[in-house]
Amino acid sequence: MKKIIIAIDGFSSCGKSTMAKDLAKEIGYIYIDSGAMYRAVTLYCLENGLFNTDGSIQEEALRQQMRQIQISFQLNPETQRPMTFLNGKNVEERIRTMEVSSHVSPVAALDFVRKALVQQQQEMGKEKGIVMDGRDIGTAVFPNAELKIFVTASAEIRAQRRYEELKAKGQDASFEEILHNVEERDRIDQNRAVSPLRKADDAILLDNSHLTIAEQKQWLKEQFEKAAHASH
Ligand SMILES: Nc1ncnc2c1ncn2[C@@H]1O[C@H](COP(=O)(O)OP(=O)(O)O)[C@@H](O)[C@H]1O
Ligand SMILES: Nc1ccn([C@@H]2O[C@H](COP(=O)(O)OP(=O)(O)O)[C@@H](O)[C@H]2O)c(=O)n1
Repeated sequence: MKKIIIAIDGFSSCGKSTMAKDLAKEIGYIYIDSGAMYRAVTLYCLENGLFNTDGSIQEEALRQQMRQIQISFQLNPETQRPMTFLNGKNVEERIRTMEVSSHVSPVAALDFVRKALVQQQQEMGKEKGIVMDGRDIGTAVFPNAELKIFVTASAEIRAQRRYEELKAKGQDASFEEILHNVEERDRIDQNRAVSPLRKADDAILLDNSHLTIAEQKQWLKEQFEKAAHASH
């Protein structure tokens, strides 16, 4: 069957990557977590002193250094889950910390950062057969994607999911801190000038507040089958 592009966008921590990863594995497509790329650039800024003490970004320095930032993905041979590499180093764990979460949205609002990453994302999707999740995949990266999904859930439910995830990894963050971060990122992501987070007109809306992981996986598989059939 002809391969298609699947774009999954939505609010933070609602389960986009969980469903995108599962579907890609099942149908033999490439999975790309575009958020990991913005997180990797943010980690680079943190490690290279590109944040001022007031939290603002040294934009000119970052602009100069963008070409030095190489991001790639490799499958973990044990878990078959993708791991993110920044300039050859595995940063998968470090990019998921609260420190990165609380700095990423202002970095992702910079036009030159988006331009560089969107170009790489489009290159990755040239052959189709890709599932990509993020904020602007259906609106800016792949506006012609054959299947677009926009996921949402209540902020409290999303924060609770992220809280449990971090707790299981042994990371110390309070529910209130996570809820604040989730709401703050949604606010910045929706209000930025370049490619703000919004549902594409032709995206299918999924509120998964009360769906289990297994139920949403099944729902997505059905959407894929319909879209793949329609594009045949
Ligand atoms: N339907 C669901 N019900 C409960 N927990 C979920 C559901 N979908 C995902 N999760 C969990 O919520 C957390 C956030 O999911 P993730 O896929 O990382 O979200 P996103 O990619 O949207 O930020 C993960 O720990 C994941 O296991
Ligand atoms: N396509 C994308 C993906 C992420 N992002 C930014 O990167 C941040 C982290 O994305 P993510 O998908 O890892 O976030 P979580 O929802 O997984 O916490 C988001 O809050 C956005 O600011 C973006 O601007 N565009």
